[in-house]
Amino acid sequence: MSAEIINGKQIAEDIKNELKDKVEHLVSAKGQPTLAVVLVGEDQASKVYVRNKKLACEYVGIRSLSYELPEATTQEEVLALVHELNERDDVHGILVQLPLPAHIDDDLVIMTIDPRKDVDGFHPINVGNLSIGHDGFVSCTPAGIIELMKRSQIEMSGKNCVIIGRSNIVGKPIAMLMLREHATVTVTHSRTKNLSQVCKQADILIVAIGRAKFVTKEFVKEGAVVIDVGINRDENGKLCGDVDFEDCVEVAGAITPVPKGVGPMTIAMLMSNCVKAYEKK
Ligand SMILES: Nc1nc(=O)c2c([nH]1)NC[C@@H]1CN(c3ccc(C(=O)N[C@@H](CCC(=O)O)C(=O)O)cc3)C=[N+]21
Ligand SMILES: [Mg+2]
Repeated sequence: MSAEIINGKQIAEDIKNELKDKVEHLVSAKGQPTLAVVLVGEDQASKVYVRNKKLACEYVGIRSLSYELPEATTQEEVLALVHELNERDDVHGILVQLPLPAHIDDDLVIMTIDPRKDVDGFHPINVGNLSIGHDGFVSCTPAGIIELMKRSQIEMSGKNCVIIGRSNIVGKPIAMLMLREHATVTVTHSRTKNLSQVCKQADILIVAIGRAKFVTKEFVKEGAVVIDVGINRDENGKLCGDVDFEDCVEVAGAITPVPKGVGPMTIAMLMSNCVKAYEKK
């Protein structure tokens, strides 16, 4: 039997259409919602992501202000820009594209963003609110994964969820969100013993390690839900995930593809966070 392929692209479209409707109704009273996007340097992948974010903004009815700064921009200049955007009443969300160049401290920049404008959900205040179950901004990729499962009628309560990867932007926050959904959560990483055996216990397997096609069918229980957060290039330069899709699609019950899986959901949730920041103002 072959797995259901979860169409993240379509679900992201649905979410953006809902947000577009919502913005149309809100906008006359409060002026246009606005996201400031800050990109430092020449990273090609970052430029593509930033372009996609701006296109999504345009679609939903969010104004985007773009700050594309040269590689040589100093940390002080970036911090000064963030302060200026924090102060501006007509800016509701601030996104500083990561990674920043090596001479700039990512954490310091993130901590400088007003938590009320932190639509990435990376500020320690928002991370803290997530871990104690208070309202706040949840980082977009983990939020997108939960939304993807909810809209695909995937039951999370009481399920065994295994996560591969413990990063601050995916592994740790998705663990918190899965707990909130009443799953039993195991977070694995590079020092985990018998990784494939641990993964094989999972009803829901979430993979975020950044290694192309690392997860093969030996990791996957028959009928399990497999969520692939990876974005890599394979030996032919083609976009691929952390999961060997062709191998795992035969054993999984449901699986997300790359592209058109989790990636588009990240952007949809960014739009959702921007609308939320705007509504709260
Ligand atoms: N401050 C910050 N916030 C982020 O949210 C952030 C970031 N920095 N740095 C980089 C990562 C990566 N990320 C993606 C967003 C969309 C797709 C996406 O739309 N992917 C498409 C394919 C895109 C393509 O063709 O390359 C898909 O999977 O179908 C992927 C990855 C956001 N990130
Ligand atoms: Mg850095």
